[in-house]
Amino acid sequence: MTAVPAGAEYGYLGPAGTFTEAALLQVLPEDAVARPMPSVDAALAAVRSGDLAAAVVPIENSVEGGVSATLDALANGSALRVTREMLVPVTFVLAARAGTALADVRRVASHPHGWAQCRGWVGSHLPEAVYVPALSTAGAAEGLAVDPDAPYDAALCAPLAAQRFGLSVLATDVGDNAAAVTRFVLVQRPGAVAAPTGADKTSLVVFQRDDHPGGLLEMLEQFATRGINLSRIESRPTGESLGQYCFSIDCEGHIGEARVGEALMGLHRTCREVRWLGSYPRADAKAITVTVSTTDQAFGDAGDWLTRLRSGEA
Ligand SMILES: O=C(O)C(=O)C[C@]1(C(=O)O)C=C[C@@H](O)C=C1
Repeated sequence: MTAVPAGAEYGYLGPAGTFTEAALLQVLPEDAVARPMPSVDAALAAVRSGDLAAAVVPIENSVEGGVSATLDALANGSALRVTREMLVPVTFVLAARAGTALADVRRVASHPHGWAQCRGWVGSHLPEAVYVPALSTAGAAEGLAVDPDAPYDAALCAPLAAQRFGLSVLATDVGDNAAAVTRFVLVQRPGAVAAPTGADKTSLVVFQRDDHPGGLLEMLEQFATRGINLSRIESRPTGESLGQYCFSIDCEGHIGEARVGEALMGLHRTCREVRWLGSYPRADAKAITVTVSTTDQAFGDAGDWLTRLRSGEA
């Protein structure tokens, strides 16, 4: 594990028992301390201010898609860098205080992404139940344990959270998709850039100059002509006015590789703003296939050829 100053604090979307804590435990350096944070915004603000050395936040779920709070916090404010990604399979239980029966459950709390992944099960087993939003799945479980006036009777959370808060499990595997996975990122302040591993991902946010026909296609061409595969692209409102969007993108490759560097330069030339969020090893460590014409060697050779022509060589 990475060496960090003893006691360095790594924040995560808390409380203890969230899926985010499970993601953090995959990368927490030996000497570091985990600190639960009340929200994604609070965790990233504390990294920006220097109060935390790093934070782990959810970014994407295989069923519900992007986590808007994370995408927006990374796209705005002072620069942050994603330095790792982690995948966590998500399985949910319906947990309640001891003595509560399934038939007693009228209101169910969870994180919006948790609710979205269990909506089908709740619809068929508790058709009358009303959803109560919580800041995290474990936060919903904790509420039942510590607050006698919690405005709900049951929580959709990880089995570990139910155990940690002494709740009884009314039903297991209540997620609608048994293969659901959430992707998390480790976020730090900008610093030294780790070298490419051959199995990397790059994240960025692109703000286009203006709205015109083919604008999105022009942006995508910067990747396509350099043989770069995108693994996620979504538009997010910039908040400036209705219809103003930026694009949150993950692509294969590392900023230290020629084809990715060239694509970033192309975007920089043609777009209003390009925010590079980082290049980091893929969680699945799957090596990237690069076409012969877009290897570093191919870009290097082409550059040498141009230099020879410019120098007047025959
Ligand atoms: O509430 C949690 O336990 C979290 O870690 C957050 C979160 C998310 O934001 O997607 C993480 C994984 C699950 O998909 C549901 C909720």
